[in-house]
Amino acid sequence: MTLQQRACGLVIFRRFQGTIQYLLMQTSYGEHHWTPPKGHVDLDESDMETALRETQEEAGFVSNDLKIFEDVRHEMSYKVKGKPKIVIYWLAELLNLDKPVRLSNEHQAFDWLPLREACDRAKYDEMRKALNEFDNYVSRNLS
Ligand SMILES: Nc1ncnc2c1ncn2[C@@H]1O[C@H](COP(=O)(O)OP(=O)(O)OP(=O)(O)OP(=O)(O)OC[C@H]2O[C@@H](n3cnc4c(N)ncnc43)[C@H](O)[C@@H]2O)[C@@H](O)[C@H]1O
Repeated sequence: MTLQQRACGLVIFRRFQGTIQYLLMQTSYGEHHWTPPKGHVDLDESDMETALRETQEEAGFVSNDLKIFEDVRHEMSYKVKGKPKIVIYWLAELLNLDKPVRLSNEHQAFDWLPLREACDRAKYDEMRKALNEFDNYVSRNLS
């Protein structure tokens, strides 16, 4: 049986000077790819607990800094070294705009980017699809 990896995270946006910007962070290892905060689900941890823990560890935001849209969720799957991986993201808004991003040693850079630039940076089709879906929700319901 092939064990499936499972990771969870938050696609975080902020309202900045009349625009919507998404947080992406660049890994300090491997291909140095850009992703929202996310990581592997630990034993005895719910998916949402993982998303919050990873967001705190990787970006420094706690749940009080954010509004989390628990009904707005995107699940994607891809293969890593031949093994299937599922990643679940929820949409979240940064409410505490004074709170700076605090990176861990897993990332070397971060950026707040409007949709088009975030899609260019994210590189993978599935991530672009997720960003577009979340952005549609923001445009329709939150702008
Ligand atoms: N190469 C490496 N060298 C040293 N340490 C490493 C390492 N890879 C992982 N680690 C260690 O693993 C830990 C990460 O653990 P966690 O922080 O818990 O987990 P993660 O974000 O899910 O890990 P990862 O970065 O591997 O996942 P992703 O799916 O984005 O990325 C996995 C692969 O999938 C690709 N990928 C990402 N998103 C994709 C998508 N949407 N579609 C297709 N491929 C995608 C990425 O380019 C990447 O190649 C770190 O502590 C780090 O030290």
